[in-house]
Amino acid sequence: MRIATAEQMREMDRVAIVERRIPSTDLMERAAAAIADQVIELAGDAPGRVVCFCGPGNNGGDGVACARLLLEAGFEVRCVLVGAHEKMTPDTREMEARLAAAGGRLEPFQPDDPAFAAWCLGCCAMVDALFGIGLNSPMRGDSLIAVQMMNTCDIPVVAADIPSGVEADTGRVLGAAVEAARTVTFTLPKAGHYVGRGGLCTGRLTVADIGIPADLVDKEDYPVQTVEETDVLLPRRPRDAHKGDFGKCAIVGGSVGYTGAPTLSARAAVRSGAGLVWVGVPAPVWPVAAAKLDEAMPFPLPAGKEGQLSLEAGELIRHKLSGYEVCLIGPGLGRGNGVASVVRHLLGEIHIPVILDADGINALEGHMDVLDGRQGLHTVLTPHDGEFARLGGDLSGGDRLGEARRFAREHGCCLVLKGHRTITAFPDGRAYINTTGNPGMAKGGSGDVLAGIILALLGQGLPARQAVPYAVWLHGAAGDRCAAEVGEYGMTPTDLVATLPAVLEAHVK
Ligand SMILES: NC(=O)C1=CN([C@@H]2O[C@H](COP(=O)(O)OP(=O)(O)OC[C@H]3O[C@@H](n4cnc5c(N)ncnc54)[C@H](O)[C@@H]3O)[C@@H](O)[C@H]2O)[C@H](O)CC1
Ligand SMILES: [K+]
Repeated sequence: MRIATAEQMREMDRVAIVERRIPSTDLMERAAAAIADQVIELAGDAPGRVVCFCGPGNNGGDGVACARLLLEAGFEVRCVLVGAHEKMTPDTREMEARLAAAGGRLEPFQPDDPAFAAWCLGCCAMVDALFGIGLNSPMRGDSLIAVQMMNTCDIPVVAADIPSGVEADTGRVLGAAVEAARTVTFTLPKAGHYVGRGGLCTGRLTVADIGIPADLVDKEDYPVQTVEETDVLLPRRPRDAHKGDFGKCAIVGGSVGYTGAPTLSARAAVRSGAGLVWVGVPAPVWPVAAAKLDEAMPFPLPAGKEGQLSLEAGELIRHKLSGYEVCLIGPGLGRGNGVASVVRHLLGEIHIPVILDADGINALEGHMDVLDGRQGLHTVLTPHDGEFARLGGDLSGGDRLGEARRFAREHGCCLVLKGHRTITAFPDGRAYINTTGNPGMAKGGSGDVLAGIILALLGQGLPARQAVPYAVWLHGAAGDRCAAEVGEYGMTPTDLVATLPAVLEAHVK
């Protein structure tokens, strides 16, 4: 799904209202109706009690209009203004007048009134209409108190447009944020609904059409999008195909004590349809890899006494890779200086697409010129936050999406910033926000499986712009299937691999 920025939403609003003459209050009424629908659904079979916390801006206007709709639907409603009455926008004032005409009242928020707090505890739902896409600084004062009330009453909150406190374009929390059970946004979702802490505050997201003309929506450019179930389409295999048609994939990984990583990557690649998978591992662990792998082809490489690749391995690997189409470097490699030198040597010498994971990424620390030297060649990095920081990624500002896109652009690589709502960013600024996965995947080996899936899809000829976001989505979907079958505590990366065939098959077009 396309992701709109706050600025794009404001511009679409403006054109719709000024040029297409759509009354802004009509947009607000439709927004309010979509919010009210969620409250009515939460209330179940009988209208209950609802409190609407409204700011002075148009987000608040959505809330005031929603209060009126709920009043008309038989709910017991209190609608409180959190902020200065004189700061109310014209549309919000109009909604206040309509509320009054319907017998309701917009009353000032009195945070110290115990009777109000007690009244709220009897609500079946609360509406958060403090701030929407206009929030531009950390909340303070009564707004903060209202947020704390909504977050501590253990009553489901429906957020208007975006949970108040979440910055629409980044998902950062400015001061504090409402933890919504549901969020109703308008026209298109925003990044803040998915990434950063915003992704944890949004709850179930509904995207409501409030009447912005489709041509205004379509004419915008949306460099960021989510990856949804319907986006992931894998080509059906030609009936006359042979194994050479499905990728000659290579993996360089493993070290003494880390034989599971390359094995999991290899198994995941095979289970994701790769035709041929070669696995180069240090000689001391080759017997282990050979015992664990059947379809993949383990190969012993020169190793040092510590059981990691030695410098001699570089030339041998380079020679071996001459017949291969894509290479994964890193799973279980270890972090010795020697092995890091081998990785950097390979990155300078081989010109096929490379996926760098785990210790393959760590080998770049202090040597970003090696990555930059591969501009134009497909290089995919799959770091978690710690590995990303070692490469100079700065997540301290809380803007994961912006930082991932910056890094990909600056270094000319595809960056997969793993975590909740994994982000896949490309050098041209385009980025994909994943929508699958769960904390059951937060286990050693899970990243090795993802790297193997990416390897296999690239090896099968999918363009990187599909192969990488699809692999991330499929990896998370397999994880969700495992969580449903065995639970988040007990599921393992090996379960992920076993689940891949069913998940992939469901997406063959
Ligand atoms: N097409 C649509 O998407 C529609 C959206 N609607 C709603 O309108 C809001 C945006 O309204 P806006 O008045 O621009 O901003 P907010 O209501 O989000 O914020 C109010 C106002 O508050 C000021 N402000 C910002 N940060 C702070 C702060 N920390 N403390 C105090 N005040 C702050 C700032 O000046 C803002 O302008 C959108 O989210 C939708 O809910 C329309 O109702 C329908 C069409
Ligand atoms: K809100």
